[in-house]
Amino acid sequence: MSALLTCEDIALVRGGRLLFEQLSLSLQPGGALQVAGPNGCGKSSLIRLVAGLLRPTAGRLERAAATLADEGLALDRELPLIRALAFWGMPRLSEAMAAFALNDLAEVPVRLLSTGQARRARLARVMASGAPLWLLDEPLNGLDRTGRDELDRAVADHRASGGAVLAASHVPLSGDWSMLELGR
Ligand SMILES: Nc1ncnc2c1ncn2[C@@H]1O[C@H](COP(=O)(O)OP(=O)(O)OP(=O)(O)O)[C@@H](O)[C@H]1O
Repeated sequence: MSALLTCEDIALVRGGRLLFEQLSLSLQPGGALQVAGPNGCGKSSLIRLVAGLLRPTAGRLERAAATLADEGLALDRELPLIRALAFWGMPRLSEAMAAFALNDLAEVPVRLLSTGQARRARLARVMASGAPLWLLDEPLNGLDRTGRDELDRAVADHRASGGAVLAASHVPLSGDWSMLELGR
C-alpha cells in the first residue's frame, strides 16, 4: 500500500525563525503520528504545512487528500449546524453527526453552539469529509470526557478503515500513536 503522507528533508522558516529542518516522515494507511513539543516549536506550522497552507522552505511533500481541523470552525455561523456541514458536500455526514453526538444539535445555528459543541462539530466536519488523511491541531482542546471518547473511537475507526492521522497535541492522545518531538 502506498503512503498517505511523505515528507522528505522538509525545512520551514517562519517569522524569520528556522522552526525545523531535515524533517522526514511518512504515514501509511492505518498510521497515526502525534507532533509534540513546547509552545512555539512549530507543531501548528507543521500541520498547516501538510495541509498546504504554508510552503516548505526546503524539501518535498506528497500526500493524499487531507482535511484539517484547526482553531477555525470553517462553518457558516448563521446556518443550522446540519446545513452548515452539508454546504461542504460531505459524503459521510450522517455517520459523523452520530459519531460526535450532534444529531440533537442539527437545527441549532452554528453561532449558538457552546465551545465544546463547536469543537465536536469541527471534528465531525473532518470525519464527514471522507478524506483519507486527517490533520488535527490540538484536537482535545475544549472536549469533555465524552467528546474525547468520541474522538478516540472516530480515530480508531478511521485507522481501521485505512485512513491516517497527523495530530499536534500538548497532551498525550489515547491509543497507539507514533511520536514526533519538535524543538529538541
Ligand atoms: N503568521 C505567522 N507569521 C510569522 N510567524 C508566525 C506566524 N504564526 C506563527 N508564527 C511563529 O511560528 C513559530 C511556531 O508557531 P506554531 O504556532 O507553529 O507553534 P506551536 O508549536 O503550535 O505552538 P503552541 O504550542 O503555542 O500552539 C512561533 O515562533 C510563532 O511566533
